[in-house]
Amino acid sequence: MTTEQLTDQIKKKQSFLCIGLDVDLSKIPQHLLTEDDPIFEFNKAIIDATHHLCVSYKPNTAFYEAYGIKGWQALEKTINYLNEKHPEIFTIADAKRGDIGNTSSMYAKAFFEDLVFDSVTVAPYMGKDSVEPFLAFKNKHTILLALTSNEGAFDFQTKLVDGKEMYKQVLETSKTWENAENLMYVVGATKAEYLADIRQIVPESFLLVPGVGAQGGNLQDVCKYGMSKNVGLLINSSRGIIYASNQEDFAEAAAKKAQNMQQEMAVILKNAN
Ligand SMILES: O=c1ccn([C@@H]2O[C@H](COP(=O)(O)O)[C@@H](O)[C@H]2O)c(=O)[nH]1
Repeated sequence: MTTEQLTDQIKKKQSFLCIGLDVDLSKIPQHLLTEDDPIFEFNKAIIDATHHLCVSYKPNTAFYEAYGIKGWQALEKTINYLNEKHPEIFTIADAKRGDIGNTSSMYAKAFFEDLVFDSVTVAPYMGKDSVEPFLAFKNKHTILLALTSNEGAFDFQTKLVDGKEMYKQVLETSKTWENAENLMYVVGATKAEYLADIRQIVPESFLLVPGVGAQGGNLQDVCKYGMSKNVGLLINSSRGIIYASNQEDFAEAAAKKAQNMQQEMAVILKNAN
């Protein structure tokens, strides 16, 4: 999917919501555990109930890898379901990969060719040759960790390197890499006060913003400082939506939460015009 197509979807749905599919078997409704593939059945019900309210889904691969081969199969079924039923949805494999070049090429094939995601999250720590193999894929997007939502972000990302914070070095340097137009960046909602500075460096890039809800980030603050001319934001919420209820009504409860966020986003978009 191109960024233009993603922007069109945002305008059409009046939503820049990304729902995180972080499935934890201890948190899903117990009646699903009797199904052959409870993870997929949970995701399918959530997708069926919420797809009209969001523009993106983000399974974090940790929640699938933790269940071994069955977890990986559930991830494959989920991405296939999304691509077949909702090709207009932007899909994100939150895998935080990145390694020496030939290994990164294999990660890129795994997430762009085998599983057919639109994008994958990548850690920038190993530098240009670890990221460029992902960027080489046309109409696929590499979402580079810039300033993450957790407290540990202050351990390295805000430290000065050659007189400049490391996250700024990541933004500035990555812009010079081959196929940099395929880059997006992760910025935590808990770091909203940094967004104005970030927009100076990457005025138009899409930012994936996790950390609203459960982690304490605020949608209004993120939009105030982080919205670009073309919106340029994907706001992620995982637990706050998918675990709204652990009873039979879980999908409707998730839809209600997603609808509340979509309605807030529609007002923000209206006021921005
Ligand atoms: O900086 C980051 C990068 C990734 N994440 C991931 O996003 C979701 C957030 O889940 P919530 O339940 O809405 O808190 C999860 O998959 C994280 O691993 C992040 O939170 N911060």
